[in-house]
Amino acid sequence: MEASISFLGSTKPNISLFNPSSNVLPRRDFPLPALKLKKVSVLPRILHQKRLIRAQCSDGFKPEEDDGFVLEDVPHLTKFLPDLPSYPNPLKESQAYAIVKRTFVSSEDVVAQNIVVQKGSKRGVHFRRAGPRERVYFRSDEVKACIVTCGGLCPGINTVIREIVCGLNNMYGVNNILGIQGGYRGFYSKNTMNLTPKVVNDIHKRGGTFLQTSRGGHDTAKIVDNIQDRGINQVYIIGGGGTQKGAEKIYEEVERRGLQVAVSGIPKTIDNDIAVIDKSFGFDTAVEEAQRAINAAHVEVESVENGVGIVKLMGRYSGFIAMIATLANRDVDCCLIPESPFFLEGKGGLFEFIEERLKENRHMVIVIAEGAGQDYVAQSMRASETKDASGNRLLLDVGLWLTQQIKDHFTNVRKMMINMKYIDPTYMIRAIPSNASDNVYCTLLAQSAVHGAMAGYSGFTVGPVNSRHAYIPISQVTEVTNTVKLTDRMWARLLASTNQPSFLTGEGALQNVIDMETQEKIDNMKISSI
Ligand SMILES: Nc1ncnc2c1ncn2[C@@H]1O[C@H](COP(=O)(O)OP(=O)(O)OP(=O)(O)O)[C@@H](O)[C@H]1O
Ligand SMILES: O=P(O)(O)OC[C@H]1O[C@](O)(CO)[C@@H](O)[C@@H]1O
Ligand SMILES: [Mg+2]
Repeated sequence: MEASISFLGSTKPNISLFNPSSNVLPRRDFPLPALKLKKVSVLPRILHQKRLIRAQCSDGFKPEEDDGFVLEDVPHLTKFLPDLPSYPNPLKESQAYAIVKRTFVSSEDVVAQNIVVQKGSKRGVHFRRAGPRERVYFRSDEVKACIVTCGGLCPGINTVIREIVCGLNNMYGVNNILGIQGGYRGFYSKNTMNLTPKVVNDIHKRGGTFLQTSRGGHDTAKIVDNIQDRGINQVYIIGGGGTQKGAEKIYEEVERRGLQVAVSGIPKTIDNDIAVIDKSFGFDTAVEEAQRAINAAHVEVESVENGVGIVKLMGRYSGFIAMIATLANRDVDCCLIPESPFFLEGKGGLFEFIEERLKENRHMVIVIAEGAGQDYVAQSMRASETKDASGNRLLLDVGLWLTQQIKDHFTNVRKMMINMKYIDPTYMIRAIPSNASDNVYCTLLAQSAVHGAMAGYSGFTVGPVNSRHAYIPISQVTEVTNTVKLTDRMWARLLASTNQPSFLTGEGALQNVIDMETQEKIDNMKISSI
């Protein structure tokens, strides 16, 4: 008997009927039942934006109680190529996997998005667990894979490239792997290179990307033409939020053309701004490297009278690096991030806090994420907004701006002598090779992506959800950006650790943040909202 599942969420849901009592999880299209929206009076916007689709088995079976289980499924090539042949997974013969008790991941293994639950709560959203499947949908000698890297740098990209190549070759005997050079535009305007385990053997010891990268230049039709012309049937796309949006479009076009091409996204971003996954690779390395800059700032300001150190770290819209680097360090007096607006003058402002700390300790360190205070900087510089080739807003240097503001205030207004030290290690932090734990993480991501593509999944992003690697529909990670939530405990931990002002003193400021984040949470939440 097939259980019913509720499906609430992404713009393009992939529905699977989940049969808990059989070994097979049928992948088949079925007519979608009329959209049924539950009335939730307190959440009118959800009703507007989200769709609840209830799939029920044809034999009329109704579970006694709807336990609210939702599978956010990823597409499978058989969705539009129903006659695609499958083969036994070559890992069956692999020496490496010979002693693994359960070599293959069952189609019933899923990973829960929410692991903190209350008694009686709905089971909520789940994703397919990543890993090798019993049957594959490509013969090893038929595979022609390609790898592309897009967007900004991040520690660990080379490790992911290396492990995709080695994973395909060592585990599945694939020999035909192309490196697309220079990001998306490389599909149609650059040369490719053949990637073998020998070619990529040492690249993980270097920062950057062996394949080079770029922003802009995503032309879906040209890219898919090129994929088709070259006979590529597995595409591994390493990149951030923008790149994943591009990957989603490539998958849609591949599906439209009915091509047997598995499209796999591997999330990469130094900003940790990709939704759903626990953390992006290279983030730990970046936080570790940031310590060197913060420590240097601390040494400098400790050694002079009234020293004020400013360290600028990356983080366009999400202040994770600044927040976690601050929490890790203890010498930081104040952390400023894009999510938490701050102000300089008056009661509860930054100038007042700096003066207090200087009286107390004779020095202080401020960590600022590059995306913080952008509106102030733009106002004072009368700068107009400019964008990069991908359409991302180009940031103004908030570190320089803040240094000048503090200097002016204390010298001219407070008539105090102060020693400003500004350190901008932004590119140094993301250009280094990944550390040991990120290398392991990159290896897992690469191997999971390879297993998923070989198993015939497509249009998926791979990543850890509550520490278990999962296949996530790309739309799930592109719909929202992961940002620091001021109403979550981590930000409170930071405030408790630095004792800095929260800058939420204005009338209704706290309530505004709570309202904004609650609404965002409501907009983003899936099954838990019904
Ligand atoms: N909405 C979109 N649709 C299709 N392609 C996109 C979209 N947004 C961005 N891209 C493409 O994805 C690539 C990378 O995008 P972007 O420069 O925004 O970096 P990113 O992937 O977000 O990485 P990072 O986090 O390092 O900035 C570019 O080639 C860009 O053209
Ligand atoms: O690599 P570019 O184009 O200088 O862009 C820098 C941006 O890229 C990121 O590293 C990732 O988006 C941001 O933190 C930063 O603002
Ligand atoms: Mg981005």
